[in-house]
Amino acid sequence: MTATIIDGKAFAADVRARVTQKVAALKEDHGLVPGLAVVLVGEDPASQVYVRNKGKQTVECGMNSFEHKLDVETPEADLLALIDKLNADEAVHGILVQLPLPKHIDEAKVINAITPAKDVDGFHISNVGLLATGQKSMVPCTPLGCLMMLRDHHGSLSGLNAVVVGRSNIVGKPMAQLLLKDSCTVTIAHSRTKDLAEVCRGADILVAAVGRPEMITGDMVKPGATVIDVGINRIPAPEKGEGKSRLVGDVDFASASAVAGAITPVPGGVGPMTIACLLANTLTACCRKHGLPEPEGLTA
Ligand SMILES: Nc1nc2c(c(=O)[nH]1)N[C@@H](CN(C=O)c1ccc(C(=O)N[C@@H](CCC(=O)O)C(=O)O)cc1)CN2
Repeated sequence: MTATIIDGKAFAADVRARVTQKVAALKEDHGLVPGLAVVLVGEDPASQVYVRNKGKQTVECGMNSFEHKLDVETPEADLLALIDKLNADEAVHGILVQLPLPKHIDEAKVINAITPAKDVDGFHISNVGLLATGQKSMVPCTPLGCLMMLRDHHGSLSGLNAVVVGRSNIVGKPMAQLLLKDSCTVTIAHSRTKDLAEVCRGADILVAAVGRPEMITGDMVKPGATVIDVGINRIPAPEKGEGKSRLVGDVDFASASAVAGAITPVPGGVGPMTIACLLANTLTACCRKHGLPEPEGLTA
């Protein structure tokens, strides 16, 4: 069997086009322009690239982008003061603090300082609780992107066995909640799971979010299953030259794609959907703030 490749790059372009269309209509019909504030503390090279892309894509969709770049030594109190200011700013509908933060800053404290309605990352404890109880919330971008691709591929997810490998607060747990909400039978597996391969082989939908390069191999995949690879791991690639690296997921693509029915690649799978869903969440936050209908097909 050769798996269908789920093209996250193309899917993300389609999401951005739909966001752009809705943003134009918001402006035309209501004189509203959604605004996204992104806060970066420090100079982590990967974070700088992600923040630059977020700003660029926000503007391309017709929304306002507000970038705040802070020195790596910024005291926690200064960051909290900036968040207070953004919470009160009427032009800002979404606030995102790029992670990871420097060690001296308490991540949870910062995330929970964001007004829940502006928490377009869906990481605030209120949004976590709302999602866990099946209520309307802001939904974390990466799991939302996975859900959109799964719904598109399968139509209904009802009754399917889903295994999520990984229990992080930003991917594994919210992913499991979203699949449960769509009536999957959900198992969360992790590093201590007994006979992980056997558990994975029971999955119609297998989501790999462990952060270990190429850990999920073809023998762990049920024939015909849909495999969603959330991993982004940079590993040495001496074949490309000394000191060179390449990007791989948590799934061994070669062996898994020979067994799966459908699979997301890395790069070009889940990654691009993360930023597309951030734009969708910013639009949703703006619509909710103004009591307007939510953009169809762009929320959970
Ligand atoms: N506040 C947040 N911080 C972080 C999040 C997040 O959702 N909110 N997620 C990640 C980083 N991230 C967005 O911030 C992100 C990661 C990867 C991609 C992406 O498009 N990846 C490409 C490959 C890129 C490359 O070549 O390195 C792909 O998979 O095709 C987008 C966004 C951590 N921090």
